[in-house]
Amino acid sequence: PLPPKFGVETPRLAELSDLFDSGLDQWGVDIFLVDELACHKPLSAVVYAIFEKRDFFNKFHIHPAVLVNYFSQVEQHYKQENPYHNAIHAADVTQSTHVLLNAPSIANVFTELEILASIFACAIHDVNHPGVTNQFLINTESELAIMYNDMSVLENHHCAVAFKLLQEPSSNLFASFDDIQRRQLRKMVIDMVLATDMSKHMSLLADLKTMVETKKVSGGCLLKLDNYSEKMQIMQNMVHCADLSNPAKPLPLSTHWVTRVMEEFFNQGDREKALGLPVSPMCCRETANVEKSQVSFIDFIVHPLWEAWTELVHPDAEHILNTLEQNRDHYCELSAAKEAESVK
Ligand SMILES: COc1ccc(-c2ccn(CCC(=O)N3C[C@@H](C)O[C@H](C)C3)n2)cc1OC1CCCC1
Ligand SMILES: [Mg+2]
Ligand SMILES: [Zn+2]
Repeated sequence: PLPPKFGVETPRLAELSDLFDSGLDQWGVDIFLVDELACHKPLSAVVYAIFEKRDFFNKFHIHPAVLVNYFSQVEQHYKQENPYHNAIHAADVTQSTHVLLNAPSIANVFTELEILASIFACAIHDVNHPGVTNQFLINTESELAIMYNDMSVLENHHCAVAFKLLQEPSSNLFASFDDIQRRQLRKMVIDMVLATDMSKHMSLLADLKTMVETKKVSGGCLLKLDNYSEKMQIMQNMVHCADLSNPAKPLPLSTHWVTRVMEEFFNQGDREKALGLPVSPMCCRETANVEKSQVSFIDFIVHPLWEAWTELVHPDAEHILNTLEQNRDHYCELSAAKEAESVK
């Protein structure tokens, strides 16, 4: 028997269907509206819709009921109480990567298995996130930090939880895969999820810039990437771009994410204060300068990354970079206005 459409029981199925028809392939679809229409199962809905759009059910012999079983488990393991690191963020990163994969200039670069691995990695990349940073887990000598010896603690945990949930027979998405395919997919997913740790950012970006340089030299066409490590670098940067795409989305979405990430940071700051720990940067609700932090985050991290990605897939991501630059100017003006206000 087929599960409900998009794997969610919702009285607003027609509206959800219409939103996906017009918005699933669009940069800037209202993912918060998806969350509403899908009765707060945005991840199951988005993954189901992408699997259908990319014909993955047939290509990989996956039964819709098995997809629904697995991703409703995954969705339940995203903590709804997290203002930021919840299933809406996972749905957002997954849908964003789905759009990035459609860029014409990388149309024939990835195999179907690599595309499946990228979508899957995004969907599970923050599963069971506790709503605090790696540094907090390390500073409090948490069970997770002990388990993973302070190395990419969260990212290792997300991977382990996702693959453990796969072992449930009724959720075994990749049952029809042979051992080689299953091992390849597992390695690609681990490589991508571990690359979402901010501590990998600088080396990822350096690799991307090198690839853009060599692409320029080779007369502008993206090399038929033959070795695994070059292809994986692009896939890791693509997922990392999607994970850092909030400031590059239409302003109402971007500001909504800022509110949520600051709420999560302030909750952590409250806990650090209560524990007598030094409060992490940007985590003190009394002193944090929200707009200034966004401007710095964009100037030092997000813009350099998206500038490199935009060059790699030129001209397919120009509108994304433009939106990022407009949003940056908006936060800058807000920050200056606040500054002026405070000195009156
Ligand atoms: C909407 O704003 C943001 C959205 C996303 C991020 C961001 C940075 C790195 N990532 C990738 C995952 C990661 O490593 N972390 C660890 C830590 C930096 O907290 C992040 C939340 C997750 N994501 C940062 C954002 O703003 C900055 C944080 C407060 C003001 C400036
Ligand atoms: Mg993460
Ligand atoms: Zn994330």
